[in-house]
Amino acid sequence: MLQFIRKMSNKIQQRPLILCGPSGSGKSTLLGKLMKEFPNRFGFCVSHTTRKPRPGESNGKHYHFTSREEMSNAIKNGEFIESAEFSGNIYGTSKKAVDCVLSDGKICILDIDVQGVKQVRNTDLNPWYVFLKPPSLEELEKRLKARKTETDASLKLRLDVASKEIEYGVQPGNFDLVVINDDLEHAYEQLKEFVDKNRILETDSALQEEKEIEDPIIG
Ligand SMILES: Nc1ncnc2c1ncn2[C@@H]1O[C@H](COP(=O)(O)OP(=O)(O)OP(=O)(O)O)[C@@H](O)[C@H]1O
Repeated sequence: MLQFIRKMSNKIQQRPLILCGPSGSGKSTLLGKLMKEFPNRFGFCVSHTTRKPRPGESNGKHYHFTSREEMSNAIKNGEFIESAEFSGNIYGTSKKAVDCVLSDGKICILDIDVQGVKQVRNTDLNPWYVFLKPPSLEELEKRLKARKTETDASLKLRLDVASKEIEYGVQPGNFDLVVINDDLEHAYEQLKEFVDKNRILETDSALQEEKEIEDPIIG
């Protein structure tokens, strides 16, 4: 009976987690750490984009890389919960990508920008909203330059947009949590504490116990 209850409670869909923040604020870095530590609990919702892959990015893992025509048609068909144009490219989260994580029984993690957050608010996704704030615009610029992914023009655009996004991000009521990504480990601890406090990880230990019951260690 206990096992049955545990199984049922694990099937209850938990609220997705949105990590929002300016480009370069460290979203991918923090989500990567969370997914690495809890690979069975969280599933990354893979967005679509019309931008070209950066070195090291693979299709279906970091993004679904697609064409402008294909993506525009899919958006028109209502296949996306949010989409936005940034720096000449379209980015968006498809309903299918969210369902893919949910059907796996995992907590869906979304990495989206402020425009996307505003659109998600009009859906029934009901996620937790976390905003990641860089310690300063100067530090953000340094990190983006060090990442070596931007041209002068795309760097400038990212920094221009960042100040507006931060203004929205820190406004009371817009996010459930604001994390300042100064020291990476400290920022990660704050994110984990939030996730824990809201019991997003509640079933993690139950899952582990269940696994032990189902797969008894025979000594
Ligand atoms: N606390 C930190 N201290 C120093 N460097 C950091 C910190 N957090 C992230 N970085 C570095 O800053 C750069 C930007 O981080 P990351 O790529 O995770 O940002 P992002 O928000 O996912 O950006 P984008 O939206 O453009 O994909 C990376 O090179 C990362 O290694």
